[in-house]
Amino acid sequence: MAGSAQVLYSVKGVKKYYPVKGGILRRIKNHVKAVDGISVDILKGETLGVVGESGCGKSTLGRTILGLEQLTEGNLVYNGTNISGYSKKELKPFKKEMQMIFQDPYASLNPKQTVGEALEEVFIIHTNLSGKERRENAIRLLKEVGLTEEHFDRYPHEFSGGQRQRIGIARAIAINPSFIVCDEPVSALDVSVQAQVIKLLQDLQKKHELTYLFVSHDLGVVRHLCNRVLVMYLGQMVELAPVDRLYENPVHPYTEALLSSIPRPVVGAKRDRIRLQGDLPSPANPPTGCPFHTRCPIAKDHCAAERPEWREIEEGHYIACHER
Ligand SMILES: Nc1ncnc2c1ncn2[C@@H]1O[C@H](COP(=O)(O)OP(=O)(O)OP(=O)(O)O)[C@@H](O)[C@H]1O
Repeated sequence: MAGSAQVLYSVKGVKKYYPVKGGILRRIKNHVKAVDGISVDILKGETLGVVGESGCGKSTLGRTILGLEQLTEGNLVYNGTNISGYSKKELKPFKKEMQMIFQDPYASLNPKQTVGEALEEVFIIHTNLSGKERRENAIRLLKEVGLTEEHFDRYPHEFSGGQRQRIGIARAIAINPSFIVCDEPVSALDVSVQAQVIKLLQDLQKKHELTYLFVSHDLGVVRHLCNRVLVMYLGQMVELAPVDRLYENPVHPYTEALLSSIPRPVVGAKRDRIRLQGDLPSPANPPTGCPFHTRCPIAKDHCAAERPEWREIEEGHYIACHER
């Protein structure tokens, strides 16, 4: 991570609720609280991991802070500018700064467009480059992500999964962004290919001083790649800490359970697997108080009544838990 801990993107009390409609009149009956009050400062040059069970709101958080979803509540302050409530036009220069790498690059590539055309399209939208310059830049990008000029005229179906993800990465870095949300970028790839793509992401981060928000359910990859990790449960933050500290000393009972599922071949570091009781509650009807209390092995009566405050227990290590 780049030396000083300057804040690039400040996410303040962000909520994203989706309406649930029902009845003959399709009236709004309820809301899915996909993201329910997230506040975190994303530091320049870091990789901030976001982990949690499926459906806890990781992807929605990523999309919301990229401005791809409208905020329900909260503020987004990018490099000192509060961009929440900005119009599409006002957001344009900021959108250039922020890009996304998807789990399935195939879904975001047009099957009828050659890879060269797909890359040139980004320059057409965001720059005034001439056709020749666009082609040159597209070829430079292909090389930068480990492909070659010969790939320029090929179609997405002619590539392997790993190569397609390289194309997705080339598109994401084309116009020199500062901040990239990587949404499960290697989950669909074979393990050997995963390692290559992760190495590419790391090299590009160094070269271009990129800041990543890395959404993943793969706790091994997160440990390897991230500087800090945010643990989410039902749209809320339960723990945030530097990566080694979180993995070696998880404090929130949910983080403990989540991390206990990783095989630990480390001598003397035995940690029994903690099996959570009960199902994950619906984000449309989250429990009162602490969202985790219905499955928490150490919950007390007050955990059902009051939402625990977010507090720092050691420098840079935060939790929301009444009992720890
Ligand atoms: N467009 C939408 N409309 C309604 N509900 C949505 C929408 N997008 C997401 N949700 C709901 O919001 C919640 C959070 O979803 P999200 O995809 O952000 O979770 P996630 O942690 O990224 O899950 P996964 O790991 O499975 O991708 C889920 O209950 C999901 O069904």
